[in-house]
Amino acid sequence: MVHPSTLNDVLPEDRVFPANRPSYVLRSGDETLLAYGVARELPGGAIADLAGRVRRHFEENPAGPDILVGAIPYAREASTHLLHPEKVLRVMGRHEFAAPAGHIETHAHGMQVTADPSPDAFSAAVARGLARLCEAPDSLRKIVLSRSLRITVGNDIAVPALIARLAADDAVVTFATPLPPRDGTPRFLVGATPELLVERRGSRVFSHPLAGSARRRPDPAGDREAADTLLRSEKDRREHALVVEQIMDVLSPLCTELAAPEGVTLKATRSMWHLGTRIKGVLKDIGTSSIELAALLHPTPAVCGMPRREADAVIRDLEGYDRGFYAGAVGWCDSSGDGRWYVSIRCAEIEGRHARLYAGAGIVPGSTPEGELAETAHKFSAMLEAFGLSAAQIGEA
Ligand SMILES: C=C(O[C@H]1C=CC=C(C(=O)O)[C@@H]1O)C(=O)O
Repeated sequence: MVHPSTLNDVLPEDRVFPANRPSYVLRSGDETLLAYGVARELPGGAIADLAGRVRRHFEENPAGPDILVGAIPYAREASTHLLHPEKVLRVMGRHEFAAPAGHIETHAHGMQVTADPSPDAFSAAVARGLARLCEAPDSLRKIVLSRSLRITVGNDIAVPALIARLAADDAVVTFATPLPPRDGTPRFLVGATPELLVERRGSRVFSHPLAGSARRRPDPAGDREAADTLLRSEKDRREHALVVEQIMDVLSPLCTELAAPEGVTLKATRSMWHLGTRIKGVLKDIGTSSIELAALLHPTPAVCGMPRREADAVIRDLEGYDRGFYAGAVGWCDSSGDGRWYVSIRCAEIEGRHARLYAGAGIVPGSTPEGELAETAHKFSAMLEAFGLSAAQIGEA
């Protein structure tokens, strides 16, 4: 039997991870992308003109790696954060990360956890959201509401340790990307997302939207039953169908072929089951870049709702905080227009000793405040485990 080598075994010595911390990591099933240093920051601005800024950047800066990496925030008007790295390594295939460097001090006296909003306030927001959905079912079909956990630990959080732990789940895409520093303190968005927003490879385009969730069970029979129940759930299928509808509507005028041949299937992470649909298409115009596609699709009803404008207004009213880079996108693009963008969920903003974790849930008629509260608690579990915490330990089970 061939054991998978660790990433450090296949990297040149001066590029070893995590001792020599890369600025950016994106590890998916088929490759790991590591970016080091910052040659240039792409000028900030809203997602609507990101494609133009990217095109100009590549025209004006032909030297260096042919790639920009970074993050797109949830709010379409907020500034994107993309970087042109000094060096890039693309390691093909599936590799483990070596044992995590650094530890995270989560022993009782060094640690604080605060739910923001509180579980009760989140449940009340879901109840208000449901009332809005029922008042105007024709003009509002779905909203996605989120909540956050603020965690402070005893020492500066070691991003490589988090990444190595998150990467233990092969079903997700592990990422760490720098965010604009706050008061001189570096910030990162770190997470393990199961959801592909859009990928462009030449003329081919792919998306794998997820919506509709159930938590995994420890016993195989119970786990299978949870999956089967999710697959049969009319409420979850409706919640899911709206995401697929929006993505197909956006992509179809741009494609000569567009299909979801497998229909709705199950996607499993270590902690969650999801309903997912793989969408594949062929672009009419090879000039349509991955950024243009992301800018048209974002935010999908997997993180916002339907219709987008109305759902977004309700989210801003009921959530009461700025989502920042949560529920945005993280990925890369190159000068040919190729790129891959994942939905930035199951993630945390990391700043020194502080982390802010986010989890959201889609709400449609038939959802319940208790159900959505429990679902968001389960969605926190992968990130919490990366911190060495269990949901039960912090009252989230
Ligand atoms: C918005 C999140 O998840 C989305 C992706 C998959 C399933 C979802 C759901 O069932 O609600 C959400 O739409 C999140 O994890 O914060």
